[in-house]
Amino acid sequence: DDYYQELGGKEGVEKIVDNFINEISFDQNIVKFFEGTDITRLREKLIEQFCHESGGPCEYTGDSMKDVHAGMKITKAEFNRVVELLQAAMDDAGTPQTAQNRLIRSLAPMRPDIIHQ
Ligand code: HEM
Repeated sequence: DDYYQELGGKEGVEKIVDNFINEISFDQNIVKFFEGTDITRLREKLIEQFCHESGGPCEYTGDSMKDVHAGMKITKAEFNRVVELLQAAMDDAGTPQTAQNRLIRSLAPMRPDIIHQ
């Protein structure tokens, strides 16, 4: 079921992604992965992805999760930490708990394409 409006629509998703990037930037263990990253592109692709996953009017135009995270050797602990940072970002954005759970649940199937690659 669609929950884009529960995330706060376009403005809500933008706020979540901005908070998420901010959380990442303050985490010593996670930010190092993003040293060579074009943050403007990352922001745009995350907004598209969260919008699309929640049933909003967006297409995801980024690369596959497998291609993007290939060679990073992301551990389970690092993956779990990034999920925590996303939860903190949604708390800060005032996202209702039900919508938070739904976004996390829709990203969970991507885990095998992201860790140990
Ligand atoms: C639920 C988990 C995750 C999701 C949904 C996700 C999603 C994404 C998306 C949509 C992009 C942009 C793709 C593009 O530019 O085409 C991206 C890039 C990136 N992700 Fe993730 N990601 C996740 C977990 C992680 C974790 C755990 C790490 C590292 C600890 C990580 C590190 C990166 C890095 C470094 C980039 C930028 C790659 C580059 O510079 O080209 N991601 N991710």
